[in-house]
Amino acid sequence: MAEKLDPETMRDSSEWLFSFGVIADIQYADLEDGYNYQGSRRRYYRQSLLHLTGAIEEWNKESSMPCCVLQLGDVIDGYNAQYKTSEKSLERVMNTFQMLKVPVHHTWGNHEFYNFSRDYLINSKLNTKFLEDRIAHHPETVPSENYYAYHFVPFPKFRFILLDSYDLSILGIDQSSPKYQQCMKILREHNPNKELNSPKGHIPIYPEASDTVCLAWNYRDALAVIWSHKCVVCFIAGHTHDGGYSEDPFGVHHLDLEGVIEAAPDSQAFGTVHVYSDKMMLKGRGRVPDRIMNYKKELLV
Ligand SMILES: Nc1ccn([C@@H]2O[C@H](COP(=O)(O)O)[C@@H](O)[C@H]2O)c(=O)n1
Ligand SMILES: O=P(O)(O)OC[C@H](O)CO
Repeated sequence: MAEKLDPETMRDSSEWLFSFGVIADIQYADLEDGYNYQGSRRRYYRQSLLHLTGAIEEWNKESSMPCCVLQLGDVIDGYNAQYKTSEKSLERVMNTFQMLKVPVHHTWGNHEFYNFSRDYLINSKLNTKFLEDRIAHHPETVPSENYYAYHFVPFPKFRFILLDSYDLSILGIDQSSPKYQQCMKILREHNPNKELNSPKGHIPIYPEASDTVCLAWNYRDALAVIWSHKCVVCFIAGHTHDGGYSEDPFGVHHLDLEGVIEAAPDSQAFGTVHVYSDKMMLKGRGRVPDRIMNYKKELLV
């Protein structure tokens, strides 16, 4: 969106309710800058922690403090596993998040699984399930033991659902399990490469908003569930680094946030989503553009 949006003026025309922060693909490592596999995109491994610090400082001083921040996955880079610095790097990032004055909800991306086992993650500070709603659960909606997901209500009538993008994947799954075999079968059937060493595709689920290589394997199932519930207004993801956006035919907004790891030192990559009675407005910083995401008509009362 070319025009810069001002949350203060937006408040005059519709009722402002609350806001929340979003940030994706920090991919911190104590390393010199590098590139993606194609050599086409620069990655700022050390700078990413400074970008996170900058984002936190801005959220902390916003006139209306965000109710929480959503960290959309890939908090440290896979290179840490190679250099045996996974725990140290995670600690640095978590110490930085300590400066944030509001709760942060962590999702898990592919780089979490390059660095840690699922068991490790469950027992780490990246497990923020303790922030879930303390409401009585319907037995049929309680996730299975190995599924990291929960939901919470930061403001009346707005429920956020944090999903486990690696439910269907060979990442983070015990190689002796039937599920691993099932996922290997899917890979063999759909991946033309002989070597199955670079599994891709996690959080985004809508093809128009993302490079197809970045989509969750079960994106069709996810869309079917979302489309069968009229109340879903927005699906927020990371992973693509380049960002993406599309409104699907059911009026659901698919927002893939630009990654911190590819934000140059003189830029930034985070945002604050201002939630109104009739829309959500993303106020982006640096690489993240502003966006207005209107609710579908049937949700307006
Ligand atoms: N030029 C590169 C880029 C990455 N790697 C390693 O692969 C991991 C995953 O790469 P993504 O592009 O999917 O982020 C990355 O963390 C590095 O370990 C590499 O060797 N050379
Ligand atoms: O999350 P990464 O670093 O594995 O990369 C995802 C996409 O390939 C970036 O374009």
